[in-house]
Amino acid sequence: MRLANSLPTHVSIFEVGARDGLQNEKPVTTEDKLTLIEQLADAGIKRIEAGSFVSPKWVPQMADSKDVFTALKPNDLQDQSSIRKAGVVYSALTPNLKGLELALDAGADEVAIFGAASETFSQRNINCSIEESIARFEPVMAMAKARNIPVRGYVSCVLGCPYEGDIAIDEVARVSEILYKMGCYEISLGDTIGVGTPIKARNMVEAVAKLVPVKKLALHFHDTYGQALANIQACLDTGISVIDSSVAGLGGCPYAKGASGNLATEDVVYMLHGMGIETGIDLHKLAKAGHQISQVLGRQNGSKVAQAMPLD
Ligand SMILES: CC(C)(COP(=O)([O-])OP(=O)([O-])OC[C@H]1O[C@@H](n2cnc3c(N)ncnc32)[C@H](O)[C@@H]1OP(=O)([O-])[O-])[C@@H](O)C(=O)NCCC(=O)NCCSC(=O)C[C@@](C)(O)CC(=O)[O-]
Repeated sequence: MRLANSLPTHVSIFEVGARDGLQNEKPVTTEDKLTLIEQLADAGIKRIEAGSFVSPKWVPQMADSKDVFTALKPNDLQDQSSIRKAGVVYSALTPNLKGLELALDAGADEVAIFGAASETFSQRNINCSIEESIARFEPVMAMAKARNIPVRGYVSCVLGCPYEGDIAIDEVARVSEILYKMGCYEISLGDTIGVGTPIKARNMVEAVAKLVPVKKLALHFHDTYGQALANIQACLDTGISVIDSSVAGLGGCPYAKGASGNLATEDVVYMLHGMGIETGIDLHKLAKAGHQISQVLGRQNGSKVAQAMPLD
């Protein structure tokens, strides 16, 4: 696969704050989640991960995902209560067939399966080996295909694992290729604990891009070590044009000790706009959404840009 070697003119932000973010914060009300999701859509974000259909015993913060998606269902003539915004895709995380069935019932537009390039992380996160997870994903893919539901694929620990340390790039590429060949329309490469550095990040993307078209890849970098923006910048001219991020830098991962939030959406949007790369996002509205949810959580806003920006 030949890499692009020029910067994209547009980057699509895949906002994960309401899922990856809030899954690792103290629980908030469904109403607060819906306010956040509405504000993110109003700020111009077109792809919003709104919840996750996993075991409520494992991740209680996502236990109300059914209610969240119900409020996002398209309006019908009787019911005008939906907060759905036209043109926005609302997606859900689904680890297995049960998760998919729940997500479909609740009306998710698309779903994501999530695997890992680390055996130990796979066990701790979804209670099975990498190979077992792939077997679990097969029926999920089959049912999603039958129902015309797009499936995204995550690969965790692409630049390091909280339990195993360094992870072989070949393993990252192998798992990514399997998920892609199973039918995932996009593979999101997760630096779950934010340990990556720019050259490593780029080498990893180049290795994966030999097996999965680079246009089908997304970057999902946590900012634990403050490297996420630098890592993204190092990968931007490979042809990648999708970046996952979390408003106000919310969250982390409950099965990755020390993982801070994803890169703050405000920070990456500010950087991209400054580089002349469009996102379609109103930074001012986005920062307001981030401030509001940070206030609800009683935590400091994790976006440096939002902290620096004057807001009325
Ligand atoms: C995958 C399982 C369910 C396996 O968990 P398990 O215990 O092996 O599953 P099981 O099939 O034996 O079922 C055990 C119980 O869970 C229930 N169950 C089973 N499936 C579901 C479901 N879908 N929804 C709701 N309930 C479910 C099932 O009904 C049963 O209930 P019980 O009989 O005990 O009352 C569990 O390990 C789990 O839920 N893990 C969640 C892990 C998680 O959400 N992690 C965070 C997201 S991943 C992430 O953040 C990384 C990412 C994506 O952002 C990228 C990156 O940054 O790297």
